[in-house]
Amino acid sequence: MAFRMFHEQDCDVSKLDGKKVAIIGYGSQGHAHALNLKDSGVDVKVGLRPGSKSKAKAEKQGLEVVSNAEAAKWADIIMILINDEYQAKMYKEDIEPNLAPGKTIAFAHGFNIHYGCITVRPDCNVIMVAPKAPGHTVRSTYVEGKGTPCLVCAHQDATGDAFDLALAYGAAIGGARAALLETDFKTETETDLFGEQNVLCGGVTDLMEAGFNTLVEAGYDPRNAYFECIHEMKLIVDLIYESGFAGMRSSISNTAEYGDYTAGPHVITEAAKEGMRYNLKRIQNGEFAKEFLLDMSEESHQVHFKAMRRQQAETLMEETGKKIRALYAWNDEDKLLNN
Ligand SMILES: NC(=O)C1=CN([C@@H]2O[C@H](COP(=O)(O)OP(=O)(O)OC[C@H]3O[C@@H](n4cnc5c(N)ncnc54)[C@H](OP(=O)(O)O)[C@@H]3O)[C@@H](O)[C@H]2O)C=CC1
Ligand SMILES: CC(=O)[C@](C)(O)C(=O)O
Ligand SMILES: [Mg+2]
Ligand SMILES: [Mg+2]
Repeated sequence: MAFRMFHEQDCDVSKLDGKKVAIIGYGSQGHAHALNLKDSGVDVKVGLRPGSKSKAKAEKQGLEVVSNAEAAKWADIIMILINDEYQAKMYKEDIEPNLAPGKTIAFAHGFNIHYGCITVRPDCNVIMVAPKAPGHTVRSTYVEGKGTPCLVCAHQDATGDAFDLALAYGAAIGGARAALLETDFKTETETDLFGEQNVLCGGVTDLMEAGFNTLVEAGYDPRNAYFECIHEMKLIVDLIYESGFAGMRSSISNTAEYGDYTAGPHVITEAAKEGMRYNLKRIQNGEFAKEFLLDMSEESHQVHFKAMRRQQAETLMEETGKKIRALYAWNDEDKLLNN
């Protein structure tokens, strides 16, 4: 299937006129969607669970917070932006009993629909508007008058205009200022899980940490290793973001560019590529999803996840990084950690 690409001129945001939009969850994506939609003139309410630590923040930012059930009853479009591992239970308990024909259920990631954890009644729409960006950047770029690309699709079209609603929603959160690329739930789920595991989060952090540890184990100062392998990464990736690999390579030295070509393949070897193919297979056959949901279940107390998080936080690299970042008055370490 040849997926189409859309921009602002292709989207009719007036499709949301008179539509009531509930954002369930107020975390990384939730706060961005709610605030961007509100700033785009959309009628928004936030659904949160009793005792939610996000409630005060949402209300402080001028949003009305109601229960999930009230939100689902009130809204025409219900965007589910809570943790993937919690969505199926919350949907069954709070959303499903409050649906009516013609409502729209929306997602920013296809996990729960693709793996069959959630099934939506056929007389309701199911759409996706999945930013290809962290939620905080979805918000910050919108405020700057820019936007982040989103993948969009209509999985169920009960009203005949589900895809138009997805385009309108994508435009209202700023995505059409960048691009809205058509997708389907299988494609978005598998490519997003692959990208976050093998490149954006899993891959690049392991690469950076391996570089840091190699230098430290060889006796170099951890601060030097941190500047070289962690801190400068943003500066290099910023150049790639703006001008691609060739643009970045036009800015670095010939020495670095030569080493890039000759040494890089000794790091990302055939074994690394085989690892990527192994990880993709586990995503496609559901093994990753099964392992994730089991490990993240309430019964498991998330002991494995919490142990991995703790182990990753208690490293010389993280300790070195905290000291380095504290050097910069302009760096607000707590901005994300306490947001
Ligand atoms: N993080 C990202 O940048 C991206 C995320 N996505 C997708 O967006 C979705 C949301 O992820 P993300 O924004 O990272 O989530 P976060 O973990 O950042 O936030 C989760 C939010 O959900 C709330 N929440 C948790 N359980 C419930 C519940 N039962 N009822 C109501 N609210 C609840 C939490 O509130 P509290 O704990 O205070 O109650 C919190 O506000 C996921 O599908 C994810 O895959 C897609 C693209 C990028
Ligand atoms: C930020 C993003 O796109 C991710 C990595 O897919 C996610 O947070 O799930
Ligand atoms: Mg992603
Ligand atoms: Mg993701």
